[in-house]
Amino acid sequence: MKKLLRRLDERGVLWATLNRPERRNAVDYDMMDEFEQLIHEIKHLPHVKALVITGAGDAFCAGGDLQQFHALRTTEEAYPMLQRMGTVLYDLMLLPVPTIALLNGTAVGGGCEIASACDYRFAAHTATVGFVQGNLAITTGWGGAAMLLEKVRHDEAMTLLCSARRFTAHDAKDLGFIQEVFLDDVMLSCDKWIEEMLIPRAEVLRAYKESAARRWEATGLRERMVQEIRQCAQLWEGEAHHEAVAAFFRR
Ligand SMILES: CC[C@H](C(=O)O)C(=O)SCCNC(=O)CCNC(=O)[C@H](O)C(C)(C)COP(=O)(O)OP(=O)(O)OC[C@H]1O[C@@H](n2cnc3c(N)ncnc32)[C@H](O)[C@@H]1OP(=O)(O)O
Repeated sequence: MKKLLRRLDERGVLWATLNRPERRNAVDYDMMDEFEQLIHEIKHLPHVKALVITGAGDAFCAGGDLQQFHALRTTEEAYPMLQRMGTVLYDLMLLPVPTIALLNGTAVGGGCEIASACDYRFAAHTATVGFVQGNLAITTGWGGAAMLLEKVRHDEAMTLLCSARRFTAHDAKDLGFIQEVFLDDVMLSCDKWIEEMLIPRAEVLRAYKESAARRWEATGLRERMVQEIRQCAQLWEGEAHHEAVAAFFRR
């Protein structure tokens, strides 16, 4: 079954839904495959004017699949997985269309990294967000800190990362991470926002996004993400990390 559902609407907006609700939409290797396919398709479909990523069920995304990735014990074993999803998120960040992370519910860990790769983050008022990796004795492992530092003020990024806390949607908006908090149905609210705010034709929107991409390419974002991923891979093999993950599954 598809783990990343997608629907292209009549305006050229592509709606992608993370579809592992029984695992709070945790990202596994299959979902990485589907993310890679989605990004490749959008790069080659000139009529796509925007991408919205949201989650099925109660959560947006619980980050990496702790069960599947718990088998990775050493730096050498963890690095390829981290680097693979880091490349997906770099390509998502530079995708030549406006991107929206529509946080229908909880976004934690790598889920916040996916959201950071998007141009906008909109949230249900009931959603919570948290860069909780610190509670697992690791840092962001998919380049999320480097991307976050491109999107919010330095002190706000440090609060989000170093607290390893979950924040309400309103608090995350005060921190500049969330741009819109929706009180009503998030899909309808997001659709209305797109109708009002993404009026220009696809080629105009793509041209503006390519300006942003050129800046990130020129300032070495990719290398900063690779260094961050290497750092996470080092921490990954520590006993503190493996014990924290084991404790999660004992809870
Ligand atoms: C790989 C590195 C990556 C990175 O940073 O680069 C990361 O993302 S590290 C992983 C960070 N993520 C977490 O630590 C989140 C762990 N999950 C939770 O804190 C909660 O599940 C939460 C807040 C997302 C949702 O809580 P809720 O009470 O609504 O649900 P449950 O906890 O009962 O979970 C339901 C069901 O889903 C399974 N689950 C949840 N998160 C994950 C996950 N990340 N990987 C695998 N499976 C996950 C959970 O075990 C439950 O399954 P069940 O069989 O029913 O026990």
